[in-house]
Amino acid sequence: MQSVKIGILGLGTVGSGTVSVLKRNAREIIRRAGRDIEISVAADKDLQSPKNCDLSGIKLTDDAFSVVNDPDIQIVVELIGGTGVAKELVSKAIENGKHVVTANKALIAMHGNELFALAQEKGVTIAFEAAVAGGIPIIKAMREGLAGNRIEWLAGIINGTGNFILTEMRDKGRDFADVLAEAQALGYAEADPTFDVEGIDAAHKLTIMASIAFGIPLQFYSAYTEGISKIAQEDVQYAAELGYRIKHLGIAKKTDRGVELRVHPTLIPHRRLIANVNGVMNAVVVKGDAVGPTLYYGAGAGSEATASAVVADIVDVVRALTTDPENRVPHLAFQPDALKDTPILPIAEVVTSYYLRIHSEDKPGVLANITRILSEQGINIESILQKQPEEHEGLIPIIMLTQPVLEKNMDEAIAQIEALGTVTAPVMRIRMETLG
Ligand SMILES: NC(=O)c1ccc[n+]([C@@H]2O[C@H](COP(=O)([O-])OP(=O)(O)OC[C@H]3O[C@@H](n4cnc5c(N)ncnc54)[C@H](O)[C@@H]3O)[C@@H](O)[C@H]2O)c1
Ligand SMILES: N[C@@H](CCO)C(=O)O
Ligand code: NA
Repeated sequence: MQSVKIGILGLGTVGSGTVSVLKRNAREIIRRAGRDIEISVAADKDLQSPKNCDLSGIKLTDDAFSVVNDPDIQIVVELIGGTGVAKELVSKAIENGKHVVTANKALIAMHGNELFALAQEKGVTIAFEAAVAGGIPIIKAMREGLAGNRIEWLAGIINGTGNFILTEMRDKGRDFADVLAEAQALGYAEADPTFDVEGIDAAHKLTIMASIAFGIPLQFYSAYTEGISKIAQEDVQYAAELGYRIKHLGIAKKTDRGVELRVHPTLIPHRRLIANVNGVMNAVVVKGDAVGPTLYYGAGAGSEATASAVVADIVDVVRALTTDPENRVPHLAFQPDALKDTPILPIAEVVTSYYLRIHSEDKPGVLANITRILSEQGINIESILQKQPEEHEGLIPIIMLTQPVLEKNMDEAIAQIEALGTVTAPVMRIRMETLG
């Protein structure tokens, strides 16, 4: 039995986990793949610092281009990250007729359309299960397991770092910066952690899932992206009093007017399973017309959890080595010539319910003014929570939940509320979803 030779680029958190899993589970993996998988070479630009895996028997180099140009290598595993050198390496590997496995969501979300076209032209595969929700096999589940459905919407907690921070803040009252530092030490965070806390990483993953769900090209720049950095401890508490949890969600929904593609903090009823997904765990709900709602749960980041998805992709590609390119599962689930360029709805055109927190001076008529403005914009109030003035230095926090409304009407209402002389701080708004 001839072995398949692979080259790994990047021996950081995911790269070292991949080496460890491939070595430890080699016997099981051969039984599944039908071929021995040999890590022939691994590249890292920093070979001086210690690596978290056993590298015996693997040729090492600091020149990743030597790997993508090596005629013996059949599969290149890109675990460097980013859209600079990683893009050059992946493009070169494809041009050289090599299959690629990557965990790089930024690369796929931003350059996937051109990379998949190039891969199709060269008859090779790009596998990217680890790019979305870490170890959860969500790409495979949607692309293959749900192929009989019209997918209506999906919503997910798809950034482990962000969910870890929100959970620690809520459960232990810990400080944002302190928890972020721990997530970095645990290897969960991106090289630039603002990608995690400002929702960019989640938007990369959502972009990829939306394409696979709806058969549309990757449109990262049309996604609405909002992070978790503005969520205050008091919002977490008020949400809980009203029976909700605040989670950072990526939401993609097909509507008659276009596709919604949005990442933002979201109030969800506390009884929903996804409201109870904590720490670094991720979860994605996918609603298909035939199957109904389905839920996928597991570790969204971390060394071996992510390696689990990388290794599964390697096994898939090894099996695909002997199939004709046209018989392989398409990169984005739909045949490339069947992708539809459905428009992404601007966030102003999205309809959702809202949580509003308004800090106001305690004067007569305040509530009447606020409700008048809301009603003029056609916004119905579902419930109101009014706290005692002494809790907030004479200011009353007014908490409201609204019925569904067009975002641009809410923008107008908030602008008018903030212009009231009695309202002393920007209005906090958090969108709500029932996910039912
Ligand atoms: N950490 C996670 O939990 C996780 C989960 C899913 C996906 N990812 C993705 O996996 C990829 C890798 O993430 P990571 O957390 O392992 O990062 P990391 O920073 O731990 O590892 C990256 C490695 O690449 C090496 N490197 C950088 N530039 C190089 C170059 N030009 N040539 C060779 N080596 C180079 C670095 O020295 C480092 O060892 C990223 O795309 C990331 O988004 C990470
Ligand atoms: N930084 C990412 C890694 C997994 O994609 C996260 O925290 O979810
Ligand atoms: Na995955």
